[in-house]
Amino acid sequence: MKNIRNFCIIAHIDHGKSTLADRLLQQTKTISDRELQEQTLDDMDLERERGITIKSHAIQMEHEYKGEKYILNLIDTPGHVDFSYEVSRSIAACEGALLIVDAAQSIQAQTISNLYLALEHDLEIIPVLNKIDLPSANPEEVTDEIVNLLGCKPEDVLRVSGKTGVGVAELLEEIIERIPSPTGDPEAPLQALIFDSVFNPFRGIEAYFKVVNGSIKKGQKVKFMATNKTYDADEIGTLKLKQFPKTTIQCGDVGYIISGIKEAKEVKVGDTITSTEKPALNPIEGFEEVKPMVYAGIYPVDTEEYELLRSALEKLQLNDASLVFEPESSAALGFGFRCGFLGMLHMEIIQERLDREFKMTVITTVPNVSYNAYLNKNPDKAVPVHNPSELPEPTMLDRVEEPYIKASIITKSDFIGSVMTLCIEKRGELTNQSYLTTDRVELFFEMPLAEVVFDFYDRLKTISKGYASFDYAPHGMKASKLVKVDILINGEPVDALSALIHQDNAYTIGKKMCEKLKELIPRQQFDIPIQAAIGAKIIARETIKALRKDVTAKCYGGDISRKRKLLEKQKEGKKRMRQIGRVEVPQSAFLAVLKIND
Ligand SMILES: Nc1nc2c(ncn2[C@@H]2O[C@H](COP(=O)(O)OP(=O)(O)OP(=O)(O)O)[C@@H](O)[C@H]2O)c(=O)[nH]1
Repeated sequence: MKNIRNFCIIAHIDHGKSTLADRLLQQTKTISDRELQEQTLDDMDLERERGITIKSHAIQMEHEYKGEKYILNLIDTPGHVDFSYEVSRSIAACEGALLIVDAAQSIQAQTISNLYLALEHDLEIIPVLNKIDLPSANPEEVTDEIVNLLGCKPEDVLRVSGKTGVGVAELLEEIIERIPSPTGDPEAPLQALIFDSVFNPFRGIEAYFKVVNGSIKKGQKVKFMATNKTYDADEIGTLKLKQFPKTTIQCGDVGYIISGIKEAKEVKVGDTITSTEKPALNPIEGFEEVKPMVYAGIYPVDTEEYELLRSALEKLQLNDASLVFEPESSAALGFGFRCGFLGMLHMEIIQERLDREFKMTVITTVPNVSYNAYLNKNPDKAVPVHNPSELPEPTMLDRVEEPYIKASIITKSDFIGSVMTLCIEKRGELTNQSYLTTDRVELFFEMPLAEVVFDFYDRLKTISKGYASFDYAPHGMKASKLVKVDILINGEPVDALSALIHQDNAYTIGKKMCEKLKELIPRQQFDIPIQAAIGAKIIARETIKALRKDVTAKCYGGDISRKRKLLEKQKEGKKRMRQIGRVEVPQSAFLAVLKIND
């Protein structure tokens, strides 16, 4: 056990975690140069295409140092704020963390928040200055900033380049020198913490764990403590680029288990595996339950695929413990699920993964945050509202509370003015500001979450020319003057388009919604009125003019197979369309509210 090191790599997005991980794999000869590609560990196509890490990835390396062999378990983590839950789980399996800072960009918002996550778990932090090969790198100044943040010595900050490989060999030595080996009692009853899992269509569920106490052996009977179910450990092993089956995984090490579990529900990330023969008395303290920040409905395009969608979501949940969902039904869309996400990028990724990994085409409805409604008859009891259409009638309402966040924005002092203007427009209040250096400042705001989830981040990047980073944490609920704006298409209210909007903005947003929908809904054979309403009062209206086009008209008197082909083609084109009354509404229209400022 004394020769095991478990560590993760944490950083702000794009500071070079995955690239540095590649270099470590190469240096330790865990993978051959032939196997190496950019972002080797990011094995999802989606990750490679977007160049971002979505999932944490665990991999085992071996390294010889001063004549001894060491096992290094590395976990690469995502940098985007929407996936910080992945980071917090990975941290629980580690004793140390490499805190990567881009030498040109310096400390950014998620550098700080991920550092705090690591410190909360008492991890040994190794600060690493990356990208020192860049001409724009500013190693001296950034080292000073790191020293200020961590209270370490300047010589503790390592300098590397994930691109050229400079400093990587020294980094490996420092990992062994500075990160403590895992603690735990090899003789105690088995306790292994599950920190991730994945569904494999051929082999069932694979769970990834860290052995905290005792050891696990192939073939042994094990119990998952949360569900109290027992299984045979059919296969256990360690994770290299592929899985390496083993007969024992010792205390402190990280590995996987395959035990023929088919039901996604039976494995919970954060659960403890123990042995049935000599069971542990208590599970290891798991992870905090995630609290979704944004909710949206997900509906199958084809109503008959409801059950398939459920099973796809269950399998995704295995691999993404931050996804939550429950069944809901909508008058407009039929049966589907109300899903909770950590942010808009997370929502987008889930929709893409459903499409790619499960071939499910789905309609996503307007995202919203979760509100607390208080009724007149019982003004002390909060009724959670995850869906605007569930908001009780205004006459029955005492008040509505919405979630607030504490936001931290790091930017150059030149942009303070425009950042402030944006935040105030978004109903934010400046609570504090502090200078990191003479021209970099950290601003703290309290803001309604609802204002942040939509286009805030994009606008922040635009106004600061990319020189602003943003991080947030929940900050309780506050009463707000919110009204429900409904949308009627062709006279029919479409519940999936309702939104809760601050009273002062309701008219403008209602109007913009109608205009945007007019743009997004294709013209059809008849006039379609689009209206926005608060209660019974119509506040805006647009009309989509009729179009007289019959796709089969061209083959008048023509051959039937051609006509069929055209109709087939038209059907294809209907993907991600939903029939609302007589009107066909495309997916983009359900997200119109997000685009009203485009
Ligand atoms: N010049 C230079 N570029 C680098 C270096 N390390 C990484 N990069 C580049 O920086 C970009 C981001 O690198 P990634 O490794 O994908 O960053 P990441 O931190 O893993 O990103 P997320 O996982 O999405 O947070 C890529 O374009 C890399 O090629 C380096 O040492 N020098």
